[in-house]
Amino acid sequence: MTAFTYRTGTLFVENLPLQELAERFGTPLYVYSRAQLEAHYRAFDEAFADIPHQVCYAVKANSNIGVLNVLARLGSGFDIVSGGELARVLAAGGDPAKVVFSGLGKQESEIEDALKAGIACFNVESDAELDRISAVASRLGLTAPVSLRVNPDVDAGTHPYISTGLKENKFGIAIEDAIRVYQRAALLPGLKIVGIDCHIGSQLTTTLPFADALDRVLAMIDQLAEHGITLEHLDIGGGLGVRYRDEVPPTPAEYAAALLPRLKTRNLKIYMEPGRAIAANAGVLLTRVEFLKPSAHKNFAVVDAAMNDLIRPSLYSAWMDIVAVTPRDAERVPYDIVGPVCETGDFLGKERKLALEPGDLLSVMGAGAYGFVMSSNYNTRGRAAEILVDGNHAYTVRRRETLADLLALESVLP
Ligand SMILES: Cc1ncc(COP(=O)(O)O)c(C=O)c1O
Ligand SMILES: N[C@@H](CCCC[NH3+])C(=O)O
Repeated sequence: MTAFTYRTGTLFVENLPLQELAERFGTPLYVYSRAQLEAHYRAFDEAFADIPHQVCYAVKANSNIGVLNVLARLGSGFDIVSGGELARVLAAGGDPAKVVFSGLGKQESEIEDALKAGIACFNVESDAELDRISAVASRLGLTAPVSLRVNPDVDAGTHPYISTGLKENKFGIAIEDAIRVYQRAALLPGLKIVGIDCHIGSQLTTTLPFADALDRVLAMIDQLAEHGITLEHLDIGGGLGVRYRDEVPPTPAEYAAALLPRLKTRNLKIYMEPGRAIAANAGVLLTRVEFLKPSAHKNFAVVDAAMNDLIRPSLYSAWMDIVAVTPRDAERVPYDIVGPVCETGDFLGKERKLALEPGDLLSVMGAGAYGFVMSSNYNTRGRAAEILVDGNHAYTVRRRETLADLLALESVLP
């Protein structure tokens, strides 16, 4: 199922033509589909239905409160990495008892807020963090539920910037140190060991690295049991990839099928932290062609979205599909689709065959994850608006930033 389909020669989201949404809300514009978000969430939830589990959507992928609220209503939990993300989850009506807190630099105030909110678990990444959580919990007279994030040293086979489960990556506790750190955790005040966690990278397109990592973590669980440490849950992280171009990533059902035989015999609740697989293909970025700039070497289409709106192509050389919302019946020629920002690296796509005229509307597909959340105000550009479509209706879930918004936080010397 996809909520983005061509009908009568123009691209729709659910029952609404994107052309009309661009006219109504302006561009650049992030457009999300409620139905698509829900379908992706349910695919994970149903795939693991045979065992006790909790899907904890990774908020970093798309933290819009409207998006979080759609997922919270379905019973989703949340994987957060900051106090800011916790505040968003709570504002969206998320259940703190279904929140896991990841990330390797948790601050004291963030730990305090999460403890007071009553989150399900802290995924701990170092000895020093364990000490900090223990100190904060003891000071507050509370008990912090903790898991250790172990680094299984598995190659996720993904882009080096988004691989996290190798020895040389900054994430997690080396698997050979894990027993020692668990033993320390068991002796520290204010902590309750509840689980184990691992996340090896993002945009994985095969199940093999997941299965490899899981085998290593399960072996670790057995060793821990021999040392008298028993766990209630296993957090398998996120990372399942999506199709941007021609990738054929496993579906949530195929992902579950690869892991379930290993998990069924275990008395463990399974947590998972998918982000991209839920949000990416539930959203697009709409942008309008400002100018066409032909030259002897290249054709440029200068559009009103830029690297500050969507940085994935510039940052990771990520290929994202760019389609005409209402394709013209004319010869297609290759264009570099570039933004107005003063950087050579400011492009959304290169050598895309399109038939374009100024004023045409383009849709960057798969932009629902790591899109708006990574946007910035570079070149003093206001951030785009975000809208959420629900059947026949579209709602602004974040208004466009105005010049007044951009200037409001700054001041001059007295
Ligand atoms: C700890 C953790 N959990 C979950 C995710 C979500 O990953 P993805 O969006 O690839 O599912 C990430 C990001 O890679 C992460 O670092
Ligand atoms: N931001 C990255 C993914 C990073 C995953 C976060 N741990 C992307 O756009 O692909």
